[in-house]
Amino acid sequence: MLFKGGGLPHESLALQEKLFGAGPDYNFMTRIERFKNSLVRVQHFIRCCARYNLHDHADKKWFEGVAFPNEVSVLGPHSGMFIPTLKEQGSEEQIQKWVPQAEKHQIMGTYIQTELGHGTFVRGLETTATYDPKTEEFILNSPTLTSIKWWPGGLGRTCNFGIVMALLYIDGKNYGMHPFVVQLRSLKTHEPLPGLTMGDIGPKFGFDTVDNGYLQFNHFGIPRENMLMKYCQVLKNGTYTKQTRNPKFSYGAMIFVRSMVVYEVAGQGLAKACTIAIRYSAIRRQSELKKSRPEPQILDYQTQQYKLFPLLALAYAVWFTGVRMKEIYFMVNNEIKQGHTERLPELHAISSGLKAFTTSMASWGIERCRLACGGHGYSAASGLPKIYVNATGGCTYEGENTVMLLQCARFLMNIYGGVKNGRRPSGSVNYLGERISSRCTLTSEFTLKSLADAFKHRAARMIKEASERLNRLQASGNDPEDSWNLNSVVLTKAAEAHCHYYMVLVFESVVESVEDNCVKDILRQLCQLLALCGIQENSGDFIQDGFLNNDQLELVKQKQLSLLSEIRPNAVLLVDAFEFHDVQLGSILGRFDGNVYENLFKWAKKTPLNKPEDLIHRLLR
Ligand SMILES: CCCCCCCC/C=C\CCCCCCCC(=O)SCCNC(=O)CCNC(=O)[C@H](O)C(C)(C)COP(=O)(O)OP(=O)(O)OC[C@H]1O[C@@H](n2cnc3c(N)ncnc32)[C@H](O)[C@@H]1OP(=O)(O)O
Ligand SMILES: Cc1cc2nc3c(=O)[nH]c(=O)nc-3n(C[C@H](O)[C@H](O)[C@H](O)COP(=O)(O)OP(=O)(O)OC[C@H]3O[C@@H](n4cnc5c(N)ncnc54)[C@H](O)[C@@H]3O)c2cc1C
Repeated sequence: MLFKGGGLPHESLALQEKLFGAGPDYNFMTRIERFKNSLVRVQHFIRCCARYNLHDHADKKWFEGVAFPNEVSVLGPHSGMFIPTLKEQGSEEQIQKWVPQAEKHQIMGTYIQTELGHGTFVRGLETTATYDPKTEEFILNSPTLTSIKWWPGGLGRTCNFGIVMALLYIDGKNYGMHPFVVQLRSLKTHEPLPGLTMGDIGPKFGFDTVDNGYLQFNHFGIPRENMLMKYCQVLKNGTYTKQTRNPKFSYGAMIFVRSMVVYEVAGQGLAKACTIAIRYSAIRRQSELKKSRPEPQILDYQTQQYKLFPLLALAYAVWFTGVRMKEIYFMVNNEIKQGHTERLPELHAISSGLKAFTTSMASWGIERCRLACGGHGYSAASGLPKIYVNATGGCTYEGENTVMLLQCARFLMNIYGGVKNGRRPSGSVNYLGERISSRCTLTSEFTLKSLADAFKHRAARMIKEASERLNRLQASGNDPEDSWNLNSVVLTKAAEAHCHYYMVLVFESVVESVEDNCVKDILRQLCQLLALCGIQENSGDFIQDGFLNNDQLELVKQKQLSLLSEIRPNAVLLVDAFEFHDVQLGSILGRFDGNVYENLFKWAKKTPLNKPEDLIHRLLR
C-alpha cells in the first residue's frame, strides 16, 4: 500500500478481461501482429472504459498498466499529449469542440512536432502555417525534405487528428512556432486527406506497438479556428494578438510528459526489472559456496547483492521522485492557470533534469538486471528485453537527455548568478543560497541528513565551479555561446549532481514520513545504500575539494557491504511490495510462484520455430 493508493480495484477489473489476462504471447509475434494485437486491445480498452465508467485519468492508468504491459499503445500520444495540449492551449470554445470527442475516442490524435531534420532544436523546425485572410484559412506546407514531420506516435496508420507545431506566417512575417489542430484522415474512410502524404517510419529499437509516422503537407488548408488560441489569436483580418505571457507556454505539452516520464517510464521500468531479477536470483541456484553443501541461491553471493540491491534502492528512489515530480507539476500548473508564472522556469528545469537523470539511470539499471540473470536474462522469456527497449526510448523522446541536462544547467547558472548578486533562491534550489560546510560530517552512523548534506555539498560545489569556469572562459575572450559549449560537459555533470541531490532528499523525506518503525528501518537501509553507492561511484566528486577524506571513504565502503547482508532477508519482500501482477511483468523468470524452469520449457516448446514449416524443413533436409 506504500505505493498503490487506489490502484488495485482497477487492476483487478482489468485482469478479469480475458483479452488482457491471457492474450497471445507478444514474443512470438511479428511487428505487424504486435501492432494489430495492440489495436485490438486499444478497442477493448475503450469498451471497458465505457462499461466500467472509467473517466478519471488515474483510474484509466491503472487499467492501461494491465492492458498494455511494458509497451506504449497509440493511446499514449492521444491521452498523454493530444488531449492535454487541447486543454492547456485551447480557448474555452476550442476545448468544448474537441476535448469531449477526443475523450470519447471519436477522434484519435497525436502530437506532431519533430521533423526529419530537427527534433531537439524546436526553433529550427520548418513547417509553415501561412494565414490567408481571403479564405480565412491557414495553409500548412512542408517546404523542404527536412521539414517532413517524422516520429509522432500513432501518425503512421492510426490517428485521424493531430496537433501540428508549425511556424505562423502572416503577411510575410514569421510569428514563431504555434499549435494547430489538423484533421488528417477521413472520419468515414480513414484515408489520408488530399494534400497529405503520410505513413509509418518503419521498424524501431522498441515501440513495436506504436505506428510512429511521417507527414508531408502540400499546401493543405485548415480553418482559422484551428489554431489553438488560448495564448495567441489570429483575427479574421489577419491581426495577431497575444497575451503578455511567457512565449514558452506553447512548450507546455513537453513539460507535462517529461514530468510524467520520471514515474511512468523510469520508476515503473526499473521497479519491474528489479522484481524480475531479484525473484529469479532467489530461485536460481548455482555453484558452491561451501564444499558438499547444496548449491546456494545466487542471491546469497555478495557480488549478486552488490549488483542488485543498489538498483533496488534506486528503483525506490526513482519511484518516490516520480511521485513527487507529478505533484510538483500539478501544483505549479495550477499556479500558472491562476496567472502566477514565477515558478515556470523552475518547473521546466526540474522536469528536464529529472527526466534525463532518471531515464538514464533506469535504462542502465534495467540492462544490469538483465546481465544479473545470466543466460536466461538474454531470453525474451525474461521479459527484460521488452522492458529495456521501451524504457530506454525515454532517454531520447521528449527532449534528448544531454540537451535536457543542459536546460537544467542553464537554470542553475541563472540562479547561481542571481545569488552572487544578492538574490535569495527558493524551492528546489534554495540550498544555493546557504553557506555550505567545507568538511563532511559523515560518521559511521550515516544519518540520512548527513548523507543528504554530502550530496548537497557536491551539487553546490559543482554548480559553483561550472559557473566560475563559464566566467573564466568568457573573460579569456570566448563569446558566451562558445564558452557555454566549451563548458558543456562540466555543466551536464553539475545538473546531474543537482538531480542526484534532489532524489536523495526526496527519499530521505519519504523515510522520515513513514510511521511504522519496522518499515521505516528497512526504507532507511535502502536510502542509505542509495546514497552510499552514489558517493562511491562518484567518489572523485566528493574527494576533489577535500570534503570527504580517505578514512570516511573506507567507512562508506564498509557500510555499503554490511547493508547488503542487512537487506538480503527482505529483498524479495521489497520487490513484492511493488505489487506487480505477473501479467504486468510479462516474465517467466519473475513469476510470483517461482515456477521458472517448468514454464521456460513449456514456453520454448511453443516457439514458432518449433512448428512444422516447409521451407525451413526443405533447407535443412
Ligand atoms: C494521460 C496520460 C499521461 C501519461 C503521460 C505519459 C507518460 C509517458 C509514457 C509513454 C508515452 C510516451 C510516448 C512518447 C512521446 C514522445 C513525444 C515527443 O517526443 S514530442 C517532441 C518532444 N521534443 C522535444 O522535447 C524537443 C526538445 N527541445 C526543446 O524543448 C527546446 O528546443 C529547448 C528547450 C531545447 C530549447 O528551446 P528554445 O531554443 O526555444 O529555448 P532556449 O533559447 O534554449 O531558451 C530560452 C529560454 O526558454 C526557457 N525554456 C525553454 N523551454 C522551456 C519550457 N518548456 N518552459 C519554460 N521555459 C523554457 C529556457 O530555460 C531559457 O530560459 P532563460 O532565457 O535561460 O531564462
Ligand atoms: C520512441 C520515440 C517516440 C517519439 N514520439 C514523438 C512524438 O510523438 N511526437 C514528436 O513530435 N516527436 C516524437 N519523437 C521524436 C523525439 O522527440 C526526438 O527524437 C527527440 O526530441 C530528440 O531529437 P533529435 O532526434 O533531433 O535528436 P538530435 O538532436 O539529433 O540528437 C542527436 C545527438 O545530438 C546531441 N545534441 C543535439 N543538440 C544538442 C545541443 N544543443 N547541445 C549538445 N548536444 C546536442 C544530442 O545530445 C544527441 O547526442 C519520438 C522519438 C522516439 C525515439
